[in-house]
Amino acid sequence: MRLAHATLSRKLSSSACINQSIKNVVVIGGGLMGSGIAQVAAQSGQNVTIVDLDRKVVEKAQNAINTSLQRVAKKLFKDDLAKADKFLTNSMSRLMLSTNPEEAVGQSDLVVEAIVEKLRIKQNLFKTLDTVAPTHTIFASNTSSLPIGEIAEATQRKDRFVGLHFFNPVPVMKLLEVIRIPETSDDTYNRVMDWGKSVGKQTVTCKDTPGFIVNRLLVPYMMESVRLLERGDATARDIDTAMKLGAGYPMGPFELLDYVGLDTSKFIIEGWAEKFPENPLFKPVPTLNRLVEEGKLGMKTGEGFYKYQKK
Ligand SMILES: C[C@H](O)CC(=O)SCCNC(=O)CCNC(=O)[C@H](O)C(C)(C)COP(=O)(O)OP(=O)(O)OC[C@H]1O[C@@H](n2cnc3c(N)ncnc32)[C@H](O)[C@@H]1OP(=O)(O)O
Ligand SMILES: NC(=O)c1ccc[n+]([C@@H]2O[C@H](COP(=O)([O-])OP(=O)(O)OC[C@H]3O[C@@H](n4cnc5c(N)ncnc54)[C@H](O)[C@@H]3O)[C@@H](O)[C@H]2O)c1
Repeated sequence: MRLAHATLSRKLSSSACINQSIKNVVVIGGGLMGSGIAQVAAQSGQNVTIVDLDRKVVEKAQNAINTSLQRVAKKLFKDDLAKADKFLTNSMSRLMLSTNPEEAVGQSDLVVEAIVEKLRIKQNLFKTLDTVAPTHTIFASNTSSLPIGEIAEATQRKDRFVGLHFFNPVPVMKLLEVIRIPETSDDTYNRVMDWGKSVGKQTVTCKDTPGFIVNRLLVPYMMESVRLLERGDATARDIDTAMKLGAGYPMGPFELLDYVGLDTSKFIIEGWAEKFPENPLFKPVPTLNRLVEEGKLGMKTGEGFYKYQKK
């Protein structure tokens, strides 16, 4: 029944929507990044479905989006409470929740994946979605570090595949890296560039190179900070203070690692260490591995390099 519906909508969509703008967005993964991406699309007037493995996670994402939208509304309409309320209600009304990715993508123009940073898991997801999503649907991964080309291998739509790399916190960070693989069509590229602007981001383009632009510079910097700590050269607190006051960064490297998530950071460096064992910048970092083993994943679990009050 579900597959029949998906096949019908695929046929209808492929004939009608080749050049239409992106109106229906599905975000897979309702964690830190997925909830932020869903939020900026919903507040920009698009219909958004947010998908995660269980109901509790998508409900948590919905609450996080509501809280964040209140901050945005307050800023946008500080002298007009009625307008702020309307912005919040309208944005939330465009947001749908799902635990069934195959069903959710049936009417999608764009699917943005923001699930765990593991190649096989991302490939399995896209392989399944490729068989049920409409032909015109563009697939995008928000991966921090994995090759977009290798994720796209799982599909028959490499011409409609891109990397869309957002930054945390998505509602605040203004950048969107758009990564095109050699097969990405001009039409797909132009549409996602327009879409990025429509959700309020400044876009930059990058080849499918490890870490794209920002993470190729930022991740080795964060890992080098942990190595500095491991050598006993300075405390985490002093390294953070030094980089904030001496280099003007809004957060120190340990605050940022906790903010990004130590699990995600570990997956990034582990993947690069395996792929590029000769590069000293990508060497595994024992302290990171130990904290992740202890379940200390940073702000999201209440402890990483620092302790946080649980929300
Ligand atoms: C690894 C990955 O692949 C790539 C990455 O994402 S790497 C990480 C990139 N991100 C960064 O480097 C973040 C660095 N940190 C920062 O820029 C800042 O510390 C921060 C924006 C997170 C918080 O800023 P800070 O001034 O300390 O806190 P705060 O006053 O609460 O927030 C600043 C503004 O952002 C808004 N804000 C913060 N978080 C928000 C959220 N989740 N939703 C909506 N608004 C938010 C606040 O309302 C506030 O707005 P105002 O200035 O108009 O009052
Ligand atoms: N944390 C960051 O600062 C940051 C920034 C940019 C990009 N990214 C990338 O975004 C992606 C997500 O990172 P995050 O920080 O939001 O992680 P997160 O752990 O906060 O959320 C990941 C979510 O994906 C869900 N999930 C896992 N497998 C799934 C599946 N098969 N189907 C549906 N949902 C599934 C999990 O339940 C979880 O809620 C990763 O690829 C990461 O590298 C992270």
